[in-house]
Amino acid sequence: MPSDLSDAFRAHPVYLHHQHTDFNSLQELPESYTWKQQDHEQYPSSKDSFSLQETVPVIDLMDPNAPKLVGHACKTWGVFQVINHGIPTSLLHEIEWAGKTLFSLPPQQKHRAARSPDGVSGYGVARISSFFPKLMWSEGFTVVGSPLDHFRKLWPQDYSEYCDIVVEYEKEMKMLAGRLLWLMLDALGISKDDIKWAGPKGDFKGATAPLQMNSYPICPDPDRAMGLAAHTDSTLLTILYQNSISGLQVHREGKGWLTVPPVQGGFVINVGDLLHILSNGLYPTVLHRVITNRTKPRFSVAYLYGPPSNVTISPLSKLEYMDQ
Ligand SMILES: C=C1C[C@]23C[C@@]1(O)CC[C@H]2[C@@]12CCC[C@@](C)(C(=O)O1)[C@H]2[C@@H]3C(=O)O
Ligand SMILES: O=C(O)CCC(=O)C(=O)O
Ligand SMILES: [Fe+2]
Repeated sequence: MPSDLSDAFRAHPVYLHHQHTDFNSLQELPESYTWKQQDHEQYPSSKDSFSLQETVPVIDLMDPNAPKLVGHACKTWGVFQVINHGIPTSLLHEIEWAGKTLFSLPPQQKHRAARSPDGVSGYGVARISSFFPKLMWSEGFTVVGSPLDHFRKLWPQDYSEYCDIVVEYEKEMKMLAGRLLWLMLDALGISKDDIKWAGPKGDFKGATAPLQMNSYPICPDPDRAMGLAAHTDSTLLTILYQNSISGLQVHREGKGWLTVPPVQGGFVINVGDLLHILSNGLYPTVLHRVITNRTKPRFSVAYLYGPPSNVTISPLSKLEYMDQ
C-alpha cells in the first residue's frame, strides 16, 4: 500500500465500539446509520429514461478484439466487466462460501480477528469509515498476504480449509491482474521497457494486493442507509467478484449513479487512483458505491492490485504530451 495512504489511515483510526452491531437483530435503522437524502441522490430518476441508460461494458477475454475493447472501456468508463477470464467457477463458489461462513459467525467470534484501529488486515468496518459522519451498512474482512493468523483465531480447528481457498484465490487473482494490467497498458502503447518496476519478465513481482471481502446484510430501510459510501479505489486496478445480488453503482458524468448488473461468473474491473495517475489521466478512476436492499444479503470480494510498496507512481513520461 502506498505510504501516503497508510499515513492517512493512521491519522484516522477506526475504533471498534460500533462494530459489535448485530445487523440481523435490528428491525429499524439506527440514527447512526441514517444518511442524508442527498447522499442517496440517484438520477436519472424517471423510469422512462431507464431503457436509454447505458451499461458498463462487458468484455469477453477470449474475443480477439478484447485488447482494443479493454483500452476503450478504460478511457471512456474506467470500469468494465469481464467474462471468459479463465478463473474456475468452482473457486468463485468456494470464496463466496468461505466469506459467507465468516460473516455469519457470531459477532464475538468475528471480533477475535478484529482489525487494529490503524491496521489493514482483519475484520471490521470499511477502512474509509472514519472519513464519514455516518456508519455504513456492511462488514468487511481484509486479508493481506496470508490469512493464517486471523483464520486461526476464527476457526481454531478447521482454519486450513478456509486458508487454502483464500490462498488459491489470491494466486489466480494475481495472474489475472497482471494480464489485465498489461492489456490496459498495451492499449496506451506502454511496454515492459517503460515500467521498470514490472520486473524483467513483466510479471509485477512484489505487487501489493489486499483482498477485501464485503458483506451487506439485508437492511430495514435501504433508502436511508449506505452499504459502502462513494469512493474510488486507491489501487492500480481492482478485480471485484459480486454475487448475484445487485447493489454496486458507478458514477457517470452527466448521468448519475448506474447499477452494475451482476453477470454470472464475471468480474467487475475498476481503474484505481494509481492507474489514473500512471496513465496521466487518460484512464479515469471510477467513483463507486454500494446500496443495500430489504430482502437479499449481498456479498463481494475485491482484489485491490497495487504496485510494490516502495514504488512511487507518477505519470509515465511517454504519455506526458498525449491529448486527453
Ligand atoms: C490497500 C487498501 C485499499 C483499501 C484500503 C486498504 O488498506 C485495504 C482495504 C481497501 C478498501 C476496501 C473497501 C473500500 C476501501 C475504500 C476501504 O475502505 O478499504 C478500500 C481502500 C482503498 O481502495 O483505498
Ligand atoms: O461490494 C462491492 O460491490 C464494491 C466493493 C468495493 O468497492 C471495494 O471493496 O472497494
Ligand atoms: Fe471500491
